[in-house]
Parts: sequence; structure tokens; C-alpha cells
Amino acid sequence: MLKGNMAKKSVCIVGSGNWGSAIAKILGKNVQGSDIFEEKILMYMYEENVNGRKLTEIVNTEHENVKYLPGVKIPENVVAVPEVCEACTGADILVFVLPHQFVRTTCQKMVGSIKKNAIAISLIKGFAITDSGIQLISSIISEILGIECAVMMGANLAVEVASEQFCESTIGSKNEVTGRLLKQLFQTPYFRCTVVEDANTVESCGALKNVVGIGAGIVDGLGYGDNTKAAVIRLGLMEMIKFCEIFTTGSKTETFFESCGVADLVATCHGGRNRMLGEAVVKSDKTIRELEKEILRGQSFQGPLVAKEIYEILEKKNMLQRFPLFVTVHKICKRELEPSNFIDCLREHPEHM
Ligand SMILES: NC(=O)C1=CN([C@@H]2O[C@H](COP(=O)(O)OP(=O)(O)OC[C@H]3O[C@@H](n4cnc5c(N)ncnc54)[C@H](O)[C@@H]3O)[C@@H](O)[C@H]2O)C=CC1
Ligand SMILES: O=C(CO)COP(=O)(O)O
Repeated sequence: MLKGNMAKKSVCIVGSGNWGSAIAKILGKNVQGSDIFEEKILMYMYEENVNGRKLTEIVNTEHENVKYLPGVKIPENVVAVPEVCEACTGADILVFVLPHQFVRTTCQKMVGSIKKNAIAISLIKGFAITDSGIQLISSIISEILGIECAVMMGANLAVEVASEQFCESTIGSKNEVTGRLLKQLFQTPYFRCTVVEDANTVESCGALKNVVGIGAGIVDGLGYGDNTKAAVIRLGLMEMIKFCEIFTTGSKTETFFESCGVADLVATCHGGRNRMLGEAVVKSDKTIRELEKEILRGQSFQGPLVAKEIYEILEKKNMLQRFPLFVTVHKICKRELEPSNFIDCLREHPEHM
């Protein structure tokens, strides 16, 4: 156990959507009475009006994020703040939990406001693309803020976590001391954390499984059953492993057996928002944007963006034919292929040749 003769560490949550709010519940409770962590947690909330009131004001008076996680009480020691610089000033631990498209601009605003020895942890499941290839979100955070960044990914559908149903999660930290500290911050009797050192694979799994989740939704939408979905999960896993072998330095096969790997894949393919999107893409001819608005009402599907990012890098490296499942999901989301083509993609997969 890490115990404090040292000053208590203060925590800031950067993000407050569906997952951010579920995490606020866990962290808010875990720091109460702690001799390691400060009791008050500031949570950066992208401000918006909900029924004529500011969302921060609603959260700070009713202690519920009525838009992104209705029906769940957020502990009163978590305070929503609309300015990210105000939220992060003085924090020792920064917990990033935003849709990945907002990370770079949010970090840029934080430059100059954070403690120089702060540490970060990213709960964000996505990638960014640069001229040289894939960039992990944790490395964007590290690069812009000049601090260490661990990750946490797992089979963690926010609504189930918020209702305290048992689950596991994987903390990826290259630094063992940091990993132990973060486990103390996140673990509860119903949210069990394992720490591994292969952080880049943990993070890559979190991004890639979103694309497979859309594939699972497509076969649901086409009316196929559990055998077909199991094939999507298996072929998706094979592509995830191959992708990490090529793009993630030092990737270890055993990391795929942690919660961040197979377990998150199974959870997302059965209960995730990306699965819902895949099904909707089959049943409607609306665009992804229209479906996102209609189905999620403010929340965000990360899968289509990750599929596009993967497609761009594979095209650049002339590797499209080695990842047919990822590529076909992207083309179906773009409406360049019919959803029924997905079954041909499974049938003709290189795993069967
Ligand atoms: N929801 C879930 O069950 C889980 C989500 N995740 C991951 O956590 C990350 C965050 O997801 P959620 O919390 O579910 O978010 P969400 O899908 O609820 O996204 C909406 C959030 O984005 C914010 N936002 C909108 N415009 C913004 C802007 N311009 N700048 C900053 N923020 C803006 C909204 O205020 C809201 O907080 C994603 O990478 C997701 O894949 C990981 C595990 C579980
Ligand atoms: O990451 C998740 C579960 O672990 C949530 O997945 P979705 O974004 O598909 O809902």
C-alpha cells in the first residue's frame, strides 16, 4: 500500500460524458477518507445548456449528469468546472476521458496550467493519425503537456459500471510505481483493476475494438445469429493482434487476454454503442452523423473515426488487403459498400485461405 507522509494527491477528471460521469462516481467515492488522495475532485465539463440551465450548475446542485448519465448520483465532492485550466491547476493526477477528437485542443488549452510533475491517465479509446503513422492518444497528452501518461481500458460499459455490476479493467503503465498508485485510485470491490506494463497494446486494443463492434452490429442488423457474431469477434481479434504486431512496439500476446483485449471486444460486440451503430447502418440509409444525433443524443460513436484512421494508415502502407474486416467496416460506414458485403468479407477472410 502506498501511504502518505507526503502531501495528498489531488485528482482532476478531464471530461464528463457517459464514461467520464461513471468514473466520477468511482473516484469521488474512492477518495473519501483517503490518506493518499485529496477529497475534492474537480471535473472539467464542456459547458452546454440543458433545458435552459447550465449543465455544470445542474451537476453541482443535483449531483447528476442528467444529459450523459441520467439516474446516477455523482458524489458531492466531485465539482464540475467549465474551464479546463481552472479544473487542472494544482492537480497531481489528470484523468483524461473525452472523445478522442477533442484531446489535442483540450490539452493545448491546459499548457502552462498544470503542475510539472503531474501524471496523467487516459481512458480514451481512439487513435490519431500523423504523417508517419498512428499516434496513441496517451502520447499526444504526453507530448503536449510534457508529462507521463498511463492508460486504462477494459470491458467497461459505462451504464453497467455506474450501477456497480462486477467488471474488470486493465491499467497499462510503463512505470510500476505509477501503476500501483493508479490502481489504488480506481479499484473498488466491483471494479477490479490489473496493472500491466504493455501500455501501448492496452491502448491500441481500446481503439481497435470499436471497429469490430460496428462489425458485430452489422451482422445483427443483417439478421445473423451468435455463430456469425462469434466469427466477427474472432476475425476482429486476429486483425487487432496483427495490427499491434505491425504498429505497436513490443506488443505482447498475453495482453489480449486481459480485460482490455478479448473481454472488451465481447462486451462492445454485445452491448456497445458502436454495435448499435452497425445495426442502424444496415436498417437505415442515414449518414453516421445523423445516426449519432438520433441514437446517442450528444454522446459519440468512436468506431467510424477509428475505422477511417486505420484505413488511412493501411492505405499509405499498402496493407489494405491484410485487414479486410477493418477496411470493410470503414467502407460500409462511408456507404461505399453495401452492408451485405460484410458477409463476403468474412467468407473470404485471409484466415480461411
Ligand atoms: N461510454 C462508455 O461506455 C465508455 C467509453 N469509453 C471511452 O471514453 C471516451 C469518452 O467517452 P464518453 O465519456 O462515453 O463520452 P460521450 O460519448 O458521452 O461524449 C460526449 C462528451 O463529449 C463532450 N464534448 C462535446 N464537444 C466537446 C468539445 N468540443 N470539447 C470537449 N468535449 C466535448 C460532451 O460534453 C460530453 O461530455 C471515449 O474514448 C470512449 O471510447 C471507454 C469505456 C466505456
Ligand atoms: O468501451 C466501451 C466498453 O468497454 C464502450 O463501447 P461503446 O463506445 O461501443 O459503447
